[in-house]
Amino acid sequence: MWRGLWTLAAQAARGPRRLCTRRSSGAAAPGSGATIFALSSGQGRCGIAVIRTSGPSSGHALRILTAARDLPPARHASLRLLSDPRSGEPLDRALVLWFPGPRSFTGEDCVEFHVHGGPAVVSGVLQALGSVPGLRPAEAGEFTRRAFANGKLNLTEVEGLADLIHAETEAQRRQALRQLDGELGHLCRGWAETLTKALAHVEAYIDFGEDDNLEEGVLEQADIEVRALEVALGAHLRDARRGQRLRSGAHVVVTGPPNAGKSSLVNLLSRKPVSIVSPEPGTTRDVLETPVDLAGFPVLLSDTAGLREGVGPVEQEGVRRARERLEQADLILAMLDASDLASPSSCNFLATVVASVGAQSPSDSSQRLLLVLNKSDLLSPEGPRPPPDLPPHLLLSCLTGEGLDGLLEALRKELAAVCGDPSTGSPLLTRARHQHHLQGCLDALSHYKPSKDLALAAEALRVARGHLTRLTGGGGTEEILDIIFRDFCVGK
Ligand SMILES: Nc1nc2c(ncn2[C@@H]2O[C@H](COP(=O)(O)OP(=O)(O)OP(=O)(O)O)[C@@H](O)[C@H]2O)c(=O)[nH]1
Ligand SMILES: [K+]
Ligand SMILES: [Mg+2]
Repeated sequence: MWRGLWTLAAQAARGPRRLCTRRSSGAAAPGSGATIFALSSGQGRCGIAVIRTSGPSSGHALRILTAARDLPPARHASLRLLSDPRSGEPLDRALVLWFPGPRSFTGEDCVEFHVHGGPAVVSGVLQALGSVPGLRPAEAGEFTRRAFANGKLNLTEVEGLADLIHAETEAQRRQALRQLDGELGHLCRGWAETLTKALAHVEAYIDFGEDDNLEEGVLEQADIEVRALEVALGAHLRDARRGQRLRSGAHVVVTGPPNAGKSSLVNLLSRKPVSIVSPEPGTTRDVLETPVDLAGFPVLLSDTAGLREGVGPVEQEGVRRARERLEQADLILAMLDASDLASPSSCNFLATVVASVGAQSPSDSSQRLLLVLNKSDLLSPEGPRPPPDLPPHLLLSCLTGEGLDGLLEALRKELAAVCGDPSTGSPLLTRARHQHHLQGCLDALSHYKPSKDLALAAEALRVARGHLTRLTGGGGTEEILDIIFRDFCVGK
């Protein structure tokens, strides 16, 4: 294991290979007393690379690599010559930072080496650190796990940090930052406090209910607070799918009759030739999906076969797959050829797909649809106008790019509705785990009936509160920790 990790760290230092590979085992439980080290910045050639250590031998390692008797002043950048402790060979002139615990990211003694980003320098420093007794390469997520164990981060903050590291779009980054700031954790602690108070009231009533010296209305007050909490939890759960979409990407499906220009649009939005474009109707058969950043939102964009009946078996299968994918869409980009609106395939598409989505009652779970009339460049000013009963639509030309800005703006609005806007409103529940515990809490509260049985009501409050404390990691079982820390990169 030790060797394997070391090879991985050294490999990452040498080349642009991804170090962020997810591992089968999570980070080792802290408290082993070992000092860990890893490359913490991105891989590949870069101006500056940051190598971190954490643990009791950090100061010793810093002294050995800088061949100095004294440590540099705490939390100040100092320029030092680093050399290999075995050969004395100079490695790099680097900025070093000394963070004595507990005022450090992990709470332990930490050192940061800001070295020149060449692969040879990075691997030289990593190897030099590996030769210092008591130091070993960090496992995935081990820095963060130590920070968690030392009370520097709570569990939702850890998840926020993991998302921040993996955030690929602006909206994802904003949401991860908010979660890292502890907003969700803060909210859950507030809710848990409400339950603790209600529990105290119910228990007081069980113990002293018969006595006169208990305040009036103790049970009623608990009841009011629990019911208010139920309402708040319900509202948050309704938001849950939006937060998860923001984390894993909204499903946007391009559909329409053959030759409308669906594949042209997919290539335009993804800025790469994902799909074959040709004048032949029925070109696209399989569902082709590509992850894209649309107006700052993470999207899984699907190109599909043109919808029509009575074609060969292969295209029919394509149409079946297209319809299946359409059902999973969060947002449908319905596309028609603007110069061909009167054709049977256009009319049929408007009467079936567009009309049926438009007929859904607007709710959080319903699909959204944008109608796009493509090939606007083919419309002549004297030509026929679009029929007046056409639903709201956007004009576009994939050929000239006209109308693309308007489409992107419309997409931004739709996606904000689908994913939720992370910069406003209540913090979104970004993981199934959050949803599970909030639902568990709500389910437990449905058994809270103090008028029937006080002991059972108290137990319901305890179970409900347990879910909230587990959400922020208070009830921290090793199992949850393993799952969460496994998703981290080495060096985080
Ligand atoms: N004039 C004009 N032609 C376009 C435009 N967009 C696409 N086309 C052309 O329309 C034809 C069909 O485009 P595709 O993108 O293959 O259409 P599709 O909807 O994916 O077609 P199928 O996969 O066969 O259903 C191609 O010859 C494109 O070059 C446009 O805005 N204006
Ligand atoms: K085509
Ligand atoms: Mg196509």
